[in-house]
Amino acid sequence: MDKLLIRGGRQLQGEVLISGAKNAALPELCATLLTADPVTLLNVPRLQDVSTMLKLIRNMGVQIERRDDGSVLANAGGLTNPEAPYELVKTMRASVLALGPLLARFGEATVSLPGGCAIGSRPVDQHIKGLQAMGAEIVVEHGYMIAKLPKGWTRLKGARIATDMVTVTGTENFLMAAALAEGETILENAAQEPEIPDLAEMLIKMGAKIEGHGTSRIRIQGVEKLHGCTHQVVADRIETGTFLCAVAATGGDVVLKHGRADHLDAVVDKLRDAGATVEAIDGGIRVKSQGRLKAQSFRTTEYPGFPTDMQAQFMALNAISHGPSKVTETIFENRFMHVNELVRLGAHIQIDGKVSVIEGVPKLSGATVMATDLRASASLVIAGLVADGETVVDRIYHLDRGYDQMEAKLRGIGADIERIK
Ligand SMILES: CC(=O)N[C@H]1[C@@H](OP(=O)(O)OP(=O)(O)OC[C@H]2O[C@@H](n3ccc(=O)[nH]c3=O)[C@H](O)[C@@H]2O)O[C@H](CO)[C@@H](O)[C@@H]1O
Ligand SMILES: C=C(OP(=O)(O)O)C(=O)O
Repeated sequence: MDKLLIRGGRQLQGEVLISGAKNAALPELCATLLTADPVTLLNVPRLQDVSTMLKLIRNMGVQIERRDDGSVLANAGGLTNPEAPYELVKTMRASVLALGPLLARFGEATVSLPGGCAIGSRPVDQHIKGLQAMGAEIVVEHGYMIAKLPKGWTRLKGARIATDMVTVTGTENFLMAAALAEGETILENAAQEPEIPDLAEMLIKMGAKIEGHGTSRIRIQGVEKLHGCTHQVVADRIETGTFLCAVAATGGDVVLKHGRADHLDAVVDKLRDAGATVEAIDGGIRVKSQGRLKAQSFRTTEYPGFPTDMQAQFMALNAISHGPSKVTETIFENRFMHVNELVRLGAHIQIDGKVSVIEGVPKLSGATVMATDLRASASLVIAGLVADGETVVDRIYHLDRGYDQMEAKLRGIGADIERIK
């Protein structure tokens, strides 16, 4: 199992190229299932979840060409097997995004229930309820969601869907299903994360009629058929935020090319309050930081609030900043798995239910720590970059699931980090 060996204490300087967003590329690869025409996605990140998604749709009969320039050409014209088996779904929850498009285009889908994961139970009841409101008949049997249209129907029917909570992949499933449904669908309480408007813009290029994406109320007028398109995946705001926190923690001066400050307002505000300089520049973001920053309290919420996917990385920064801070996780019930590992590196953190109480310490000391989930891994890497001596981060397959060559990018800006096979 691969590990990362980090020798801490180096400032970061230079330029990093931010990749396309994992959480936009995954639904957009599923959106290629909506048409028999070829679709080209540009700026697709090279990470494990994307490879898993490509395997999943290839297994359905989609022709895939992955090119060295980061583009993926997908042709679902010959799709014969509208199924997402457990073996693939169990390694990537985002496989549930196949449900909406398969049902919309083929009138049937069999998708394994994703099950829980390290950060929480993560049910898909809202996905099922929303698609049922559009007329789908869905039974859950032997661990699979088996979905089909009622007898005599050829398309889903538009509906008003008001979810119990804001759900990102739920909103994406409904958008894709509604694009090919008969009549109008209105999504109330829709997620507004930048990956949603990015998906909506891709669907519009394919011929979909969508309004209101990027707000909490999206209207979709279904069309009979969608066609091919070329679409560039939006820059990864969580990768961007991770590098911002890394530079804020180590000190230095780094340009994040293609990074979008306008997709990270809540994180950027906190970094500025902490004392880092973060400026939007032409084609990216520049971050500068010197000395110990001031710890910042925050609570995670839906976009445009502070993203849960940035909680662990910012907590690593708080751990070595001046003063006390409180971090409240409101989205997932078990997303503090990094805390005990940060404590092993010398951090002072106590968990009280949904709140972590952190007392900043002047330094951390390197040790062997274990990654437990994707963003927890990133927080341990940040901690390792500032800790005295050597830190080994074990189980980095979690990190590889969602970051495109993180250690090579960090090495490129001066970090002493290597992968041990
Ligand atoms: C591939 C992808 O884009 N993943 C992101 C997506 O996950 P994902 O789309 O799975 O997360 P959701 O937005 O759906 O989850 C939000 C909350 O709603 C709950 N819920 C959701 C659906 C449902 O049917 N029932 C239910 O109870 C979840 O358990 C969670 O507590 O948004 C999360 C919240 O920003 C991010 O952390 C993930 O990185
Ligand atoms: C939790 C995440 O992803 P997923 O929903 O794919 O598990 C994440 O990207 O931080």
